[in-house]
Amino acid sequence: MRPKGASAAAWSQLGAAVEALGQRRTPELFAAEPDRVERMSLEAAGLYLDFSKQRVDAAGLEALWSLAQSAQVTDHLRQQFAGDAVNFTEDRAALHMALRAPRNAHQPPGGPAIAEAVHEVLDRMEAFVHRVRSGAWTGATGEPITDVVNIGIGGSDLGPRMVCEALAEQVRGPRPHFVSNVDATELSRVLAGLRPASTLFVVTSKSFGTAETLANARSARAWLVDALGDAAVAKHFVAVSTAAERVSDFGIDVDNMFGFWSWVGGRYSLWSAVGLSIALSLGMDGFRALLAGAHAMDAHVRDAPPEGNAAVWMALIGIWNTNGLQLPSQVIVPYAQALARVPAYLQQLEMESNGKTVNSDGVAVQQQTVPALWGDVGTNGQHAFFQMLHQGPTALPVDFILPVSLDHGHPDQHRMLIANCLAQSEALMQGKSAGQVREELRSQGLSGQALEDAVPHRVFEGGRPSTTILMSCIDARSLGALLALYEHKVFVQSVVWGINAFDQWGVELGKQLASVIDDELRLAVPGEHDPSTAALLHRIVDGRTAEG
Ligand SMILES: O=P(O)(O)OC[C@H]1O[C@](O)(CO)[C@@H](O)[C@@H]1O
Repeated sequence: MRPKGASAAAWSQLGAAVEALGQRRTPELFAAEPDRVERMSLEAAGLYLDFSKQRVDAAGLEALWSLAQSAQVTDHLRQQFAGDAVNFTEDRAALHMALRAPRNAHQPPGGPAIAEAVHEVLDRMEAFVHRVRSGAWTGATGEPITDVVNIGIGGSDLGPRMVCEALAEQVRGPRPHFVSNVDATELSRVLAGLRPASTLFVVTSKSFGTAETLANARSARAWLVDALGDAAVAKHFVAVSTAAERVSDFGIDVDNMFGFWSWVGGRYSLWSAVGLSIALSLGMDGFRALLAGAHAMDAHVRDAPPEGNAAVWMALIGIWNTNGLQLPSQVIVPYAQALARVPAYLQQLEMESNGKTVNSDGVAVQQQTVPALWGDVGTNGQHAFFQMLHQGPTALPVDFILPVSLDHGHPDQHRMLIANCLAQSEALMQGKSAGQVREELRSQGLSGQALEDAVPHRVFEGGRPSTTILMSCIDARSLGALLALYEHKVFVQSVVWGINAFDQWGVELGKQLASVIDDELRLAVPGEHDPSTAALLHRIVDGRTAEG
């Protein structure tokens, strides 16, 4: 069953609810609804989610539940867990949940054969991880491996990179490094700190055909071969891929390849062998804890009714903001330095998944789909873009992600971090009226025209929406639950919009054109292009960046 999206009637109900809400701000909603926090917050897989600061009232929530019901969200979730081809343009299942289901799961997503294949690879990973971490696997000269370099891009990079950074304090094994950009500056910087004899490269690519990854892998191999000779490749290169033949063509023995499957989307793949660099650095127990956290969220999303389902809430609140209030972007602010890469990770997850305008019938969707998603850590963001969040022309919804305890030995600083996070969401919601500003200025001794001139600049409109997600701490389990929550949110939204969250045709055209231009640059012969591109190309080929 392809998602048909929510019905026209349900969208109209949403529109009517927005109209009825009018200019009412969230503080007024709190005043009218004494049980708002209880009704608009929930716990799931060790996380606490508070949606009560969103600018939506009871009628709005009713409209959202109708939207979910008319889009048959529950049925689509069931189908996804069953392994139906929810990726309908590529006729594939999207079964990342199978990657984190325990060995003897009662209802393994996609069925028992998939569960068996998944655990076979996990067992192979475990054996390899143990050999590397124990020193039984050595480099070509007999040295143990001290550094692991994951070479991959997009989903073959962002997830493992983000998790390794988030859990850096727990790394007890080889140090993890990541190279993704075709700009070789990144590779050069990483290699500058490493010794070939103790470095293991993990070339991670679902297709093993991604130009950037192959270019970096070739350069890394040249660096290694230069120091240790051709024969060393076998001990210093392993692959993670679904494309055994290409791996072998590259010169990596398929015995040193860890496989996964077409039903694992790139941006949903960190739970597969794509997480090998995580497992090597944290140990297999750490990796399995990540899987367990994600599985706990899967179980919640699978079993909870829509009104108590964290992913359905996240998805519908996002739809309220995007389609109801028509807010153009979604801001992600983790109050945790360790989670600095979460916004970038979610950019791929949300925007590559739902950045679509064509529905399952191949017809343009009537609604806006995914909003632009961006963000940075608190408190840094407060000194950069929060001015706009508080007083800019458009309210932008924020997801605040806050670990309640952090183990860095500076409790006072962590208390300040928490205080800032709560203060920001409170300030965005409450705002500050002209009357309050006047009173404040008067108490500071200002009066007359000077006071009146100052007032408008200091007013905060308020009513600006946010969700707060509390994690008890940053450990593998909580992180797994958090990431799985966003994955399910994305799927539920795609069902309501009636689009496919699991293909990414939009990345292809640029890849094709880059390959043509790359050939022209190599031959220094610009071809036919639009006037702008042609002029740029000629300047570059002629070495004329700017004259004078
Ligand atoms: O793992 P691969 O096949 O190298 O692909 C890397 C990335 O490229 C994309 O196909 C497009 O950006 C992503 O979906 C994917 O995560």
